[in-house]
Amino acid sequence: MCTHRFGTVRVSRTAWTRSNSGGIFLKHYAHPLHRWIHLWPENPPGYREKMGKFCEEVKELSIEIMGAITESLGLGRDYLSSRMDENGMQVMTVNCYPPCPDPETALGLPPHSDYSCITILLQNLAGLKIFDPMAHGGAGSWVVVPQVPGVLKVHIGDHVEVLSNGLYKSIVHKVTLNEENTRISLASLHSLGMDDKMSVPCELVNDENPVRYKESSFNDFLDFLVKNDISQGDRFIDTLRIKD
Ligand SMILES: O=C(O)CCC(=O)C(=O)O
Ligand SMILES: [Fe+2]
Repeated sequence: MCTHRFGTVRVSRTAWTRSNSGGIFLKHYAHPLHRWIHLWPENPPGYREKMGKFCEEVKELSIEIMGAITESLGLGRDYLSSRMDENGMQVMTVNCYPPCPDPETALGLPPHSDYSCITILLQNLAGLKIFDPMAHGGAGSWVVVPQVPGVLKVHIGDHVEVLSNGLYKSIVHKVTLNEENTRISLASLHSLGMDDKMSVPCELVNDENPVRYKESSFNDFLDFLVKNDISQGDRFIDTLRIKD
């Protein structure tokens, strides 16, 4: 399912696509806006203007959040700013999950983590669940992300796990379906440019902390998608870990 989802990204096409679970999604590049906006849907009227404004504001927020993350790692606020701001990628996904009469039997999206540095998400209904690996004495459990109107959620993606040499962990999440109502979410994925490699900064490496991840780019992730099935639990980050 998800290979198909990202297939639309690879060919830079903008189209509604149906996933195996019956959900539909629209995925389009969003940064720099002037380069992509003419490829977005013309309908409903106002989509380009409203979504364009949302994308630009969310992009600015992503730069702030990434600055705070790199600062927390002792790398300074501007460590990635030019690579994220001017040359970074933003992929906007509009997910639409119609009601499901028997929500226990299907998922809107299977468990996965995002390849991005961070993903900023807006949802109209609860349905997102994140996996807490520390719960139940390390056995882990799924936690519902509550719906709070107007609140944006931020996911740590695989490339911040790499950037932090494992100090931050990318979050595994999935989407459940609602019995009565259509759920809509906007997921804005922020990463380095298509061929720009994320690697562990030398500042975070010493005798006790060797490099724990191989470098990779968004393009490497797309190649991974062609060869793997993320709906079956294959994770990009697992291919990047350097074994002890
Ligand atoms: O619909 C959601 O809440 C999550 C969407 C998501 O995980 C994704 O698009 O990668
Ligand atoms: Fe996701």
